[in-house]
Amino acid sequence: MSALRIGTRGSALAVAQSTLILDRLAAATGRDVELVTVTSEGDTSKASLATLGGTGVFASALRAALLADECDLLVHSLKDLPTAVHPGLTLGAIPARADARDALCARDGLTLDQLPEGARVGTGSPRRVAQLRARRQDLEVIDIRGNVDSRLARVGDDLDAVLLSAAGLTRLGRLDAATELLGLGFWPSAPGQGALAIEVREGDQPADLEKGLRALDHRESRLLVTAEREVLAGLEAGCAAPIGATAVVDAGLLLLSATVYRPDGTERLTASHGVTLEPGSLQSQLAEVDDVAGRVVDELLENGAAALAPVGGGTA
Ligand SMILES: NCc1[nH]cc(CCC(=O)O)c1CC(=O)O
Repeated sequence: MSALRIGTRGSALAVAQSTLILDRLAAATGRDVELVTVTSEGDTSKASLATLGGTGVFASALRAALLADECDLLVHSLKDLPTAVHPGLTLGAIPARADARDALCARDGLTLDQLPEGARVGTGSPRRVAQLRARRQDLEVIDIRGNVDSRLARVGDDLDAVLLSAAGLTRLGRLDAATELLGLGFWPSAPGQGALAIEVREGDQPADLEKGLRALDHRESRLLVTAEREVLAGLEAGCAAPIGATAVVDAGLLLLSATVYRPDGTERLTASHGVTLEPGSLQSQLAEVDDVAGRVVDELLENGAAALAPVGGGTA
């Protein structure tokens, strides 16, 4: 039988994430699984991501390959995936989420509070920029791009620190570079951060793939990341908006908290709501999640979120 084909970007992080799923899918199905590398303009162009139309540029090329039957599934970083569903495609599985926190990777083991005045901290994320400014107005925030290894290589060189996701560092075997894991209570991370999403064609799927997807899917993770991403969707904001969101489940209670930052960090708004998850079908629990996310979004908008940050259709 032919192999199941995973379409992936060629970056080290994408290959690490796809290989993780490859191993688990092979174990669950007994089938051969292979990687198919898909190159997009986002990988080859030196232009800023904003110029190319945001991180969605990566997803578009991968989705075209999936729809053209050049591969059978895609492994995305959920936080980079636009919230709009793509016609003909569906998220077939959301595996158990990894650490959702941001990690500070600083020279000499320094924490955020220990960085000297005026220290140079690199990040390309508007959320992280706003959070840094909110906490330490003295820092010099440097806009950087590029893969995780090239970012880490600049620490102790032209930068004092960079901010990266703990999950990404872990998957690349580089969590040792982290000098502080930033708690989600004071430093909420991006909606869906730390989670992978497996996208497949609707209907038309190779034998055994469905069984593999069922083995990989993790319902609690799906509920949490859906709650967080519904905040983005409800605010009509993209993955580059200065918004942090954190959902947790504890003893059957799902708590969703979201924070919208003014890009310069001088102001922020937070709203939190909870819902007791009733045992039942995924559909009924997703309806509960939808309801709690709606309450968070309504409160943020009532309190002026649209005036604070580029939400409501704008991109940052
Ligand atoms: N913004 C790029 C990106 N997209 C997904 C990850 C890592 C995986 C994840 O956080 O889920 C990263 C790197 C980072 O933010 O440090």
